[in-house]
Amino acid sequence: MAIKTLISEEELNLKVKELGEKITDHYKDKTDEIVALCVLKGSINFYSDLVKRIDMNVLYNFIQVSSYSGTNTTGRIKVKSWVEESLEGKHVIIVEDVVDTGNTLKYIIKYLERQNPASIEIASIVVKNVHPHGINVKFPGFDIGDYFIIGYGLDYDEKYRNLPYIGYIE
Ligand SMILES: O=P(O)(O)OC[C@H]1O[C@H](OP(=O)(O)OP(=O)(O)O)[C@H](O)[C@@H]1O
Ligand SMILES: Nc1nc2[nH]cnc2c(=O)[nH]1
Repeated sequence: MAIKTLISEEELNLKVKELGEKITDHYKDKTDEIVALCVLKGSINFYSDLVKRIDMNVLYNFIQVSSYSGTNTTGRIKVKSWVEESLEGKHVIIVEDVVDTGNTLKYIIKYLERQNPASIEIASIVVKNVHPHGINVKFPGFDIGDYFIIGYGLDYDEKYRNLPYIGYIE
């Protein structure tokens, strides 16, 4: 089984820096503090790199949801942990590793909205071609085709998350 590189570590570093600058620009006239919501497990690496590139107060928050088995979505979102602090009046940015069918984000947004945040935006290091459910990824990293990707937090049956680049299995 060969792993091919799709996005190198250098490309990831450059993009994360660029996204951090765009996010800082977007919020700087609106607020001096945002909540960055890490969607575990896949977003851990992107999250940890991105927050260091945002030049304002960033409050950390984490949720864990999952729906994939192997390379396929089960279509059912399992919530393993959810936000405990109040998000009322906060500017929330959801940090994702990949938007694919959009099911995960649709679910997360629906429940976050009930907590009355001031705004909800999305940053995702990878976005696949299709954008169902009308989800608008305001801060997209790389737009890729129909690959099942691994590395930089992304797994195949829980393996390969610690690769420093994004690849696919040939
Ligand atoms: O747009 P979608 O089709 O919903 O896919 C995107 C979601 O799938 C992956 O999570 P996964 O369920 O594999 O859990 P994990 O992050 O713990 O690996 C990924 O981290 C996203 O959260
Ligand atoms: N690891 C991984 N998880 C996903 N979840 C949705 N799409 C993907 C993908 O391409 N790779």
